Amino acid sequence: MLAFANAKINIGLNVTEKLPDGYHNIQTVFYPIELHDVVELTDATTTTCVVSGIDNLGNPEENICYKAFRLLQREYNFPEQQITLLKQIPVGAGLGGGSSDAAQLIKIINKKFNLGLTVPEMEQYASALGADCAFFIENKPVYAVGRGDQFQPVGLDLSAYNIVLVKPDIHVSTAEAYAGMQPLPHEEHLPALVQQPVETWKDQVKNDFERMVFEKYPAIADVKQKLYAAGALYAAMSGSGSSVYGIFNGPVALPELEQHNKVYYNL
Ligand SMILES: C[C@@](CO)(OP(=O)(O)O)[C@H](O)COP(=O)(O)OP(=O)(O)OC[C@H]1O[C@@H](n2ccc(N)nc2=O)[C@H](O)[C@@H]1O
Ligand SMILES: Nc1ncnc2c1ncn2[C@@H]1O[C@H](COP(=O)(O)OP(=O)(O)O)[C@@H](O)[C@H]1O
Repeated sequence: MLAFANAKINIGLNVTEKLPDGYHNIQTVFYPIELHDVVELTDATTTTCVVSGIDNLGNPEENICYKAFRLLQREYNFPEQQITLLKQIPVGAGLGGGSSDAAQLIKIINKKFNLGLTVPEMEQYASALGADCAFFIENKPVYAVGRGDQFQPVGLDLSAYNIVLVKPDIHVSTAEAYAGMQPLPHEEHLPALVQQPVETWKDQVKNDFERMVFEKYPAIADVKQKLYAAGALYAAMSGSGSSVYGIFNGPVALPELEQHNKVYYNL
């Protein structure tokens, strides 16, 4: 059984509070984009996680898919399987690729072994694996609060636009990014702001990680500035970085950015 696991971008991201366990409350809009990994589950005598594509993911048993498999197997006792993962979503990029893989795997396991899990039940298992993993179970644009695992639907459709994603050759660790943040309370403005036309977002819809990450990696700030120079209606870093997206009204070519970064068009 096989599934496509898509990436997400964050539209606005406020880090509002540090919690006693070290996690943070946030406010963000998660928006799915058309950049995919492929996750497959096949019958096997021992459970392994075979990764191709981006192949420096380290120990297969540390893969979030392997962890998702064991988490559910402990509860539902289904047979061993091979997990095959074609990795195309950049890692350490703020695109939630690992979380998306794990969410798809939970959904495949639910189907293949007829576990009858409901969406909230699958979201609960997903949350145990990663804060933004639960979003990928339903995978619809949402306003997320709490640790990024409590959702309200948000009517946002960017399909008429050209979303361009730029991934610099820089890996930003999510844990390190949060560790360097100074949380600040914010009003709950984001759901209303994203209902306004995209061209009004520029000075309103902000990612709190940008200041710190841009200071450490000026090359990432430079990508954002170049996206605006190329005519983006809105540009921002996704999550804790390092990728930056631009929302354009029509076709665009970015040969200069392609020299030092991976650039994905029409997502
Ligand atoms: C920043 C965001 C924004 O969408 O995305 P990415 O940039 O990773 O894609 C998310 O909050 C990332 O969520 P996720 O990547 O699932 O985080 P986890 O694996 O659960 O946690 C990694 C580490 O980040 C920190 N963390 C994560 C989420 C959160 N709300 N508060 C935190 O402080 C914790 O230190 C944790 O040890
Ligand atoms: N299936 C997977 N896909 C991507 N990364 C994974 C996966 N499983 C485990 N990881 C680990 O998760 C880390 C990426 O997490 P993170 O920095 O949160 O990424 P992102 O910011 O892109 O969401 C990497 O260090 C990687 O080794």
